[in-house]
Amino acid sequence: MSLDTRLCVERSTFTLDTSLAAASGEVVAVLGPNGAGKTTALHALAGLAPLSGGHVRVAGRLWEGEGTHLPPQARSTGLVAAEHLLFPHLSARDNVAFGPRSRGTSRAAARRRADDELDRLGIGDLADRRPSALSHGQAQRVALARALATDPELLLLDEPLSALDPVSRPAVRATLAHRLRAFTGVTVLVTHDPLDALTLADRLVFVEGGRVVQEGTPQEVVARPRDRYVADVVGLNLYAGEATDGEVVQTPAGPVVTAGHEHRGPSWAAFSPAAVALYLSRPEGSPRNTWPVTVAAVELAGQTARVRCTGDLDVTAEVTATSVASLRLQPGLQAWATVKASEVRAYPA
Ligand SMILES: Nc1ncnc2c1ncn2[C@@H]1O[C@H](COP(=O)(O)OP(=O)(O)OP(=O)(O)O)[C@@H](O)[C@H]1O
Repeated sequence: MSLDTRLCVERSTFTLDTSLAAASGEVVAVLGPNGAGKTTALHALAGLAPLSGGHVRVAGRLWEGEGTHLPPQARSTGLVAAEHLLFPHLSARDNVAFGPRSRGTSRAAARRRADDELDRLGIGDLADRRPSALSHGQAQRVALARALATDPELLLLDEPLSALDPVSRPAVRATLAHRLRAFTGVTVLVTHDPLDALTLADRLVFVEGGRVVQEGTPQEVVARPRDRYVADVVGLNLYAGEATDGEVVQTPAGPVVTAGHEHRGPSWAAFSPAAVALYLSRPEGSPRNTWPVTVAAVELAGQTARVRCTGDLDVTAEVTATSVASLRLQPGLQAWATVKASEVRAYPA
């Protein structure tokens, strides 16, 4: 049930050219900024956006390319969008049974399958309810059950959790993770949420301007981001530069970033916001990575705060709420950011 595809789609002002591949049972998360082409890629897989080039091959069968174009209804896909789009006049059970029914399954068998799928998603007791009597999280589980009830070869999830409130979102995410582990088809998940991607996906594919800018396992991407957007998603400071003098990465803007190990040539240098310390005056016996910055924004989340600083080198720091109070961190404040060289990872670009 593998996926092998190159998706070329021409829009008036936008071109998508993205390859995606996955083995049976794998979940591929597609991430990228607004307008990157994520939904276009999903629509191309579903047959809703015709390809101008490339191909879609699923389980060894050509769905599109080389003169073939299977229409959406001839493709074995299940699609779940942010809004559930359930039939309002049907019960949860009949919504889910609709798929198998429309593929010729008998009414009784389709209903049994629906009950089974609703059970697996933890809402078997809600089978008789109509969508208007379901919470958003429950309705989204029904939408997932409906997509899965036809045993699709390709499950397409377009921001499936984005419309959920912060309380139901983790619960539905956990149910989805559990259900996907038993799903033998390929899942393509479009999401903006790094937590969705890191907890649900086997592979991450980052798209920008219609092209893949980085892909790999979550572990690979988190360890070595190679793009500013990717670094933002995984919460790291990232700089491109040239490692000229062993440990030193020279950035185009001027400042150097010193890493704890030797490396030469075009490089990335990355460090965690938690490794950054902020001071109001230049610290004594400064670490080699010490840069003057101006605080641009402070976002408090519980006991910690992310402090975005600008300067010749833009730096994001993660400090305790106590530090925010004691340093009186606020936009416009001049400060010094320091990072130990041993906290910086440098790797070839
Ligand atoms: N039917 C269309 N006709 C012309 N241009 C389109 C069409 N659909 C999308 N686009 C353009 O293609 C580009 C990619 O859009 P797409 O919806 O795939 O991005 P996305 O990555 O899903 O973005 P978002 O995260 O905002 O949903 C955008 O510039 C968009 O304006």
